[in-house]
Amino acid sequence: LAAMNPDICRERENATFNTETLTNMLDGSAEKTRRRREIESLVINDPDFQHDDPNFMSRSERYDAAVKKSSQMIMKLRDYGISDPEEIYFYKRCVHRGFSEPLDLHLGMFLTTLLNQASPTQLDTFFTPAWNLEIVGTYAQTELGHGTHIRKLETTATYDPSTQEFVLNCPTVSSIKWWPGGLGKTSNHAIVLAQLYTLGKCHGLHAFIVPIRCMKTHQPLPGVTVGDIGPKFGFEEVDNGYLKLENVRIPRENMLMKYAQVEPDGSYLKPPSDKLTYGTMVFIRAMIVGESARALSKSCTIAIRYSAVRHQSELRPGEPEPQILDYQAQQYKLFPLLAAAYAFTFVGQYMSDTYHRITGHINQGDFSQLPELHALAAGLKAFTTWTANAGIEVCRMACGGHGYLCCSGLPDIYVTFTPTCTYEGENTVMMLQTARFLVKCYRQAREGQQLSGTVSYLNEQQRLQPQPVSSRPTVVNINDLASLVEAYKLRAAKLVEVAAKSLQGELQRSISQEDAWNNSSIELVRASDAHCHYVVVELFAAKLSEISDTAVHSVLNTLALLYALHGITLNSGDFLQAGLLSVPQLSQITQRIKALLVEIRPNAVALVDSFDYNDEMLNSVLGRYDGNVYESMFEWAKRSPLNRTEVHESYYKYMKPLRSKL
Ligand SMILES: CCCCCCCC/C=C\CCCCCCCCCCCCCCCC(=O)SCCNC(=O)CCNC(=O)[C@H](O)C(C)(C)COP(=O)(O)OP(=O)(O)OC[C@H]1O[C@@H](n2cnc3c(N)ncnc32)[C@H](O)[C@@H]1OP(=O)(O)O
Ligand SMILES: Cc1cc2nc3c(=O)[nH]c(=O)nc-3n(C[C@H](O)[C@H](O)[C@H](O)COP(=O)(O)OP(=O)(O)OC[C@H]3O[C@@H](n4cnc5c(N)ncnc54)[C@H](O)[C@@H]3O)c2cc1C
Repeated sequence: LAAMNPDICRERENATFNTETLTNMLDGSAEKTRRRREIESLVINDPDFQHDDPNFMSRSERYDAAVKKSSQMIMKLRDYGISDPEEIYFYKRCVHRGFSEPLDLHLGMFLTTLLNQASPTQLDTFFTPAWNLEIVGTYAQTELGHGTHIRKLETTATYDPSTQEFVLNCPTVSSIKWWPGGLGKTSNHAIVLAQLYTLGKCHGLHAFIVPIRCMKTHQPLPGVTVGDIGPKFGFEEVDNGYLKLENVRIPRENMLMKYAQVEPDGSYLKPPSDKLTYGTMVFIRAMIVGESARALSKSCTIAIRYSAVRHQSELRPGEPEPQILDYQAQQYKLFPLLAAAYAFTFVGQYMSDTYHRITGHINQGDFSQLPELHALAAGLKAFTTWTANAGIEVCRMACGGHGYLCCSGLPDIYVTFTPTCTYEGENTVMMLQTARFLVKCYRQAREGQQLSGTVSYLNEQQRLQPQPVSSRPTVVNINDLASLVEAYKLRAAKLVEVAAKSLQGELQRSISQEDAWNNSSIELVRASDAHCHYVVVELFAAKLSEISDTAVHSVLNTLALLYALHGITLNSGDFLQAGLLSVPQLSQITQRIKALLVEIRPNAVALVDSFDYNDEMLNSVLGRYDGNVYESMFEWAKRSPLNRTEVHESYYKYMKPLRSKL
């Protein structure tokens, strides 16, 4: 065993808090940490899950290996009796080392849609076979022509009362289903979102369970054209697919009928809310917030550990080259991202709790909080994925040239994560959904209605009107988190008002509601961004009040201050324009941020250690726990397929003959 790198040892010795205490807090409790580690070690010590390096495999080999692992995973989950969704998720993440995999859509969207939208009879019919993987399904909504504007999807499901069947068709090229994960080769069923026609009338989008491949031979069924859409930027393990349906008949019982129903005679019963069909998307958006935290915390772990062992350049003449983590500029790149990773971890937990709480109410027939849930999930999904996406790239570049190597782990994290900005609702579109809710709330508050939840600050519109700086004492105390939360709240209130007034101004020019909306999109997206930023800062601050360990409290308080102050510098125009800050305060903030970087520096490695990614999960030579970066990078390079022979065959085929001709 190689000795631990001395730099990284020293970092750990210098930490001011106990990493295990913080890990337990992040997991929820010591028992939860124990159980997560137990599940992870089941995978790590399982010879069936020892894998070849995917960087040295073709796409087909990667898909093959992923299907093999997924199949073994299902057997083993059964053997170990793991059925809690959160535990399945731990196990799955570990088996696939953070990569997306062919069964993601089955586990994440097919099963979830069944659970939330199937009637009790349909659950009896479909859930157990799906749970046992006889039915392998995907979620087929997006078409070549439309991903965002789903009301315009063109696939049709027309009810035929004479046979009590639906007839499914993709009537145009643009109506071909395109993108669903696991659709190309893996699935034998799809939940297809299609326009429902019955008795000559269209009732909009509904979900249908459509068998697409024979359960015995796995051949496509008659009327079904299905395949893989080809190589992508990442997602190599996933067979994102296309699907064209031509007069495919399914029984009436295959329309998901928990809410909307079609009677045998073709009469249609409306659902209590037509947005319930969109419920699975809300679930995944809520989950993605936690994924943002994971992708960013992994990237920070790699970049910060590497920065602790990497020495470069000269800080003071004649002295040894410093650890690159000692450069203020390096700290300024990485520590705000570390703070964001912590913030998003707490926001992810909140989003998951909120989703489960409100869906509990929905299941009891109370739909009143659905709009807020939708707005929160859409906005926070966009806000956190945008930050994490940009942050992963900052971490990669902070590792210099070695960050560009696949063995750094950072390219894989990036290509796997970046589509979260697009899928499950393109981010700008999601921000505009949140803005729609905010503007509505703003108007309600102005009409005197009392708002609750995350928008309750809009109740206080008069009090929240920011005053010119000269006419009142300074609003922000830059050393006080509560005061910073208040400033973010005021900024959000201001930007929601700016957006609402922009709309109002446009409407006064007698243009249509839709054009007014389009002409105000910039203000609307900024309002959502400010609202989400406020929610994140508020949740981070609220989390601190739950922490009893003083050492952990102190270090997280420093991170929360850094997160809030750094966000102000990035958006200083808003804070200045709203009269929430003075120009002299801006330079005080810069000084305060510098002091916070110094405070965080001795704890930086311990703070990433607390995320508790074991080396197998991190899969990064730069982020190794023992810091032995160069040795393992050299070993990895030697395994490159180009190095299998001392002289590559291309030399004999092209170079040598060329030489004799010249
Ligand atoms: C034994 C125990 C068993 C347990 C088993 C459990 C099963 C789980 C097991 C294990 C778990 C293991 C976990 C595995 C995890 C796997 C990982 C999963 C990875 C998933 C990877 C995902 C890949 C990506 C998939 C996709 O991308 S799917 C496609 C997504 N597509 C979109 O998101 C489309 C985006 N577009 C839209 O959402 C909408 O069209 C729009 C843009 C919102 C439309 O807006 P518009 O206003 O034009 O439309 P309208 O439809 O007219 O809306 C008007 C009003 O409705 C409101 N609205 C809109 N959307 C919603 C919504 N979703 N909810 C509520 N309300 C909504 C809107 O705000 C308007 O309101 P109004 O009041 O203002 O009128
Ligand atoms: C890796 C991956 C996996 C996927 N998996 C699935 C899956 O399993 N199942 C599935 O059904 N789909 C899946 N999708 C599809 C995905 O959900 C869509 O790509 C996504 O919803 C965005 O839609 P779009 O591609 O039509 O983008 P578009 O809507 O065409 O977006 C293009 C641009 O137009 C802008 N734009 C569009 N509408 C508006 C508007 N109203 N206002 C302002 N700007 C606008 C957007 O902001 C964006 O900049 C997947 C996609 C990817 C990349």
